[in-house]
Amino acid sequence: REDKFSALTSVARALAPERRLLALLRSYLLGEEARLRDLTRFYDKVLSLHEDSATPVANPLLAFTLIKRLHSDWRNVVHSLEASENIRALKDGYEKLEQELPAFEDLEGAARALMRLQDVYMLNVKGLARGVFQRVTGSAVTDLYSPRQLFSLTADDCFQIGKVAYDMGDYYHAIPWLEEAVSLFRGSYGEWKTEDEASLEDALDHLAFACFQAGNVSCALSLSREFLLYSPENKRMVRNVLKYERLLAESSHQEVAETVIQRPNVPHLQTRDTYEGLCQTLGSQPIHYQIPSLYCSYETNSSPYLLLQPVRKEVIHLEPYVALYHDFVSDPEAQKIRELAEPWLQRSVVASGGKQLQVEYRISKSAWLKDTVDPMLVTLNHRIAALTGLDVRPPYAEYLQVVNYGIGGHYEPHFDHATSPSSPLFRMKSGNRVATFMIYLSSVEAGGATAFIYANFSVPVVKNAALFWWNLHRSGEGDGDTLHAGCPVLVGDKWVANKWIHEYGQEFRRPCSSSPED
Ligand SMILES: O=C(O)CCC(=O)C(=O)O
Ligand SMILES: [Fe+2]
Repeated sequence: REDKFSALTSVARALAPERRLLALLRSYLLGEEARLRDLTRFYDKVLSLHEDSATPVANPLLAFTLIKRLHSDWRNVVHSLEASENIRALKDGYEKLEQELPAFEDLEGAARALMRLQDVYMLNVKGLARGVFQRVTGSAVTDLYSPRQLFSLTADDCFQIGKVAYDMGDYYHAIPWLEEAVSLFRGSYGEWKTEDEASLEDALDHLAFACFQAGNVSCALSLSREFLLYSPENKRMVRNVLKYERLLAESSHQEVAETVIQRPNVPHLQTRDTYEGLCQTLGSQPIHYQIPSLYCSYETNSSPYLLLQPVRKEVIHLEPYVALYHDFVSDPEAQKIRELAEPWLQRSVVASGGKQLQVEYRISKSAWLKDTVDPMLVTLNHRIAALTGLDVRPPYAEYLQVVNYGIGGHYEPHFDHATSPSSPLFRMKSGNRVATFMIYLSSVEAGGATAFIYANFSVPVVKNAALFWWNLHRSGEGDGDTLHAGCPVLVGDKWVANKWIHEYGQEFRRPCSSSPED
């Protein structure tokens, strides 16, 4: 079973089963409306007979129909199978669709994505629940994205997000979402909705325990007491209240240290703060006129191919060398590449100790496109070769890797080159990945920049542009300054294509050097 949250195309495909469910519910509603109309007609008819004449049984016709109604009409009405036939059709239709529907991992993945966005972009949970994407720092409020239409979350939506965190023991994220759930459930108390899984009691129960886990006993106590207002006979909660009261009484003599719950640290992400800062500022490139060596030019690279159609090159950084080629592909080309890849997309993996693993720090789906798939890919290779001066024929470069990011999809700081000799990258027997040529095949509404952590700059997604950088020094040594990341996509459908160029084949194109700095 393939997951749904790790690529936006997969999310979009989930619209189809929902449309079928809508059609099913529509015909169920029509059936039930007709059934209720018919029942109402019968009710009204019998009622009028009772209200009409003084002695309704004097007329033999009326007498007969009374007997008949009580003998069989009522039985037919009461034992009608129509309601169960209607619901059966709805349930059968649902069951046929069931294996296409998202699984719990999808819900979990989508909820984790929201928490990731909340963290990286410092989004305010209250705001998110109301449908706005605001960063709140102190008293400053910045809109990171303004949706054309506000879409807000329900109490149950917030509860489910909080519960995903809660079940993982992540109270840092659980608390604000459960608080939002409690506050929304309080506001609509008594209005039960069929689709909801949780109630105010559930939210209070979870939030109380999360508060207790976070060291806030008085908060846990007041929420538990509120819970008991609704379910006074819940023994577990009665015991909890006693426990919390005792704990508070014991600690009231001593200084109660207010514990501030820390955001769970992702162990592999030591550079987290720099990374997130770069994602938020969407690029902090040095201003060009201050550094004259950063320039824009029309690149022809003395290639006859490019003389006819030069590409606008923007040198973004020198060490490591990073350049952006604007309009490297056209809109139809970008679309074509996305379409070619779409049917082959699979959850992206990373190399780890000689193995390929699916990890939380790379959320996307990707596909490898062989050059034989479409002649356009060969044209693209020629263009890459002309611009970079490198040999991109197999085995000197890998096939094109097309990537589609998912909900809050990202690729946390990493190197493109292998840092261990056991890396699967060396199976091609053409050395390490000397350079990366990455094409942005889409734009995004917000987020999704490419951040270079140590070099301290980030490049926003520029549709149709291509980003080029060297991963290795001329000595063949990996350039530690190329550590980079794909920031979480806040809003939008981000696609990129990677062409990884290897060391071998480039000996005369990029001469080596013994100086480790080159
Ligand atoms: O999506 C991005 O901006 C970066 C992607 C990347 O670094 C990769 O695919 O290796
Ligand atoms: Fe990369």
